Amino acid sequence: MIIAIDGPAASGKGTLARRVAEAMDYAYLDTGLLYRATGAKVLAENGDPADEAAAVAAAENLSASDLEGEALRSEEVGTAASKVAAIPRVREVLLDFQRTLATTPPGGKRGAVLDGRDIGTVVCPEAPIKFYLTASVEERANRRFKQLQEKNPAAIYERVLKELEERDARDSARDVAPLKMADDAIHIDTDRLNANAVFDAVMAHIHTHMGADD
Ligand SMILES: Nc1ncnc2c1ncn2[C@@H]1O[C@H](COP(=O)(O)OP(=O)(O)O)[C@@H](O)[C@H]1O
Ligand SMILES: Nc1ccn([C@@H]2O[C@H](COP(=O)(O)OP(=O)(O)O)[C@@H](O)[C@H]2O)c(=O)n1
Repeated sequence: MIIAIDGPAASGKGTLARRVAEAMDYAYLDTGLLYRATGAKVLAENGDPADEAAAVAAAENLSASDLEGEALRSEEVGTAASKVAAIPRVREVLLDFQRTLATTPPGGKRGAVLDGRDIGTVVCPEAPIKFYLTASVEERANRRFKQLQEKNPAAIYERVLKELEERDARDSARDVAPLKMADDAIHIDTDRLNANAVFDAVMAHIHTHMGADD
């Protein structure tokens, strides 16, 4: 069983996906981390994340240790991630790993939860359960700002808002696997729902779906 969770930056995908995976005892993959690690690797080598050769080499040489560390969570790395993510060959390189984890989850788990931008449309179009989370850009910037402020009191709301707007625009406008709701996804507007309410709504959908399958 594959559960796909997509949506724009800071819409609450990771928070939800982690909880759903735990509740279902499924594997969890934060696919954004693959793009963030690729972007961070290019930056670490003083390269340009928009440079195809540098980005592809970084994606091809990712190792497990590249996926660790709080530094990956910065907005600077988020911006680099969305630049490497617009390069078709980079997406191709990262696709196999995502599909393999989804279809043969590690640890003998019976299913997997993946979150990202194109899980329901490209990585796992066959997933029987798909969610698409949204919230206004101001609400998302507020969430991300609070998150960043916990680690860096000097974070600036206006800057976070601008970076999210630019990233949304880049992710939606790219030719390959743009941020887009799958036709068969369930849309959840989280503007006025806290994380618990989103989780409850999603679990109710999952139980209804799985009940229907029995
Ligand atoms: N429904 C919600 N309402 C308010 N805050 C939320 C909600 N869902 C998640 N958050 C908070 O918003 C921030 C961004 O959530 P996260 O799961 O990292 O988003 P994404 O994975 O989409 O970037 C986190 O600090 C998280 O605790
Ligand atoms: N499946 C995915 C996941 C992330 N990405 C890219 O990677 C960037 C970082 O993704 P993320 O999920 O970590 O970002 P946040 O939503 O956590 O801010 C996004 O802005 C996208 O450009 C993608 O293209 N496809």
